[in-house]
Amino acid sequence: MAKKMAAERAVEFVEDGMMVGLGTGSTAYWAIQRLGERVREGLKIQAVGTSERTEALAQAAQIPIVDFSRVAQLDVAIDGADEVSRDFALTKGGGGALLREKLVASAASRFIVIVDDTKLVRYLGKFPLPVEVVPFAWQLTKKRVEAAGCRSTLRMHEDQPFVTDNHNYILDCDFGEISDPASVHGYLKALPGVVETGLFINMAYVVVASDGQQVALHYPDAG
Ligand SMILES: O=C[C@H](O)[C@H](O)[C@H](O)COP(=O)(O)O
Repeated sequence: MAKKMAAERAVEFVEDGMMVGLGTGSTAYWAIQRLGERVREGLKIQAVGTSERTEALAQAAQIPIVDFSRVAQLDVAIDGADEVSRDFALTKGGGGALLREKLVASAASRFIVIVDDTKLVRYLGKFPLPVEVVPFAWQLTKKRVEAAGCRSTLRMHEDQPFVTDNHNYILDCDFGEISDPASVHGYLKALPGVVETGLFINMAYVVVASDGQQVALHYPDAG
């Protein structure tokens, strides 16, 4: 219920004529459902998805999907997160969609993050940080990632490595408390073989959080 409430509040930011980025996961699911209702009631929008799953859900909800390569700018993107720190850094990628999610969020004028309020934390790090890596020599990349100060696990799916929509692997990295997300991201991103990290820093326009009873809007700019 908390995820649904946050998602439905976020959909209120969407207006006629907008180009919308659609996130991935169990919270974004509710945003897609609500947006689909509004489209069926007459709202005119176009959307890009952050995963094949999301594109299929959007199409089922009758939301017009366009190819992201044909879109220069999005008005809003709405997506979940695995953790949100007090300084509005996010961990994302629990569902493996972090790369497309970051591309879509980075193209949006307003990136709206939707969470149940158990995901609001002081520091990131309880949730292992997903890092997308190319399959080639992933074992070497894993060693180099661990030199950043974490223990990492190759994400699996039914006895096989989990493969992202971009045909890459995911290392789930336990750093403990991440007090300086920017330097962790910078270090990892500079490694050959690392495609993207699940750290989203200075990207959120607003975090819409719910405890299942009420919805609160947290704006980074509010200080
Ligand atoms: O890759 C998945 C995404 O980053 C999700 O937005 C994130 O894992 C949150 O998912 P959920 O809303 O299912 O908790």
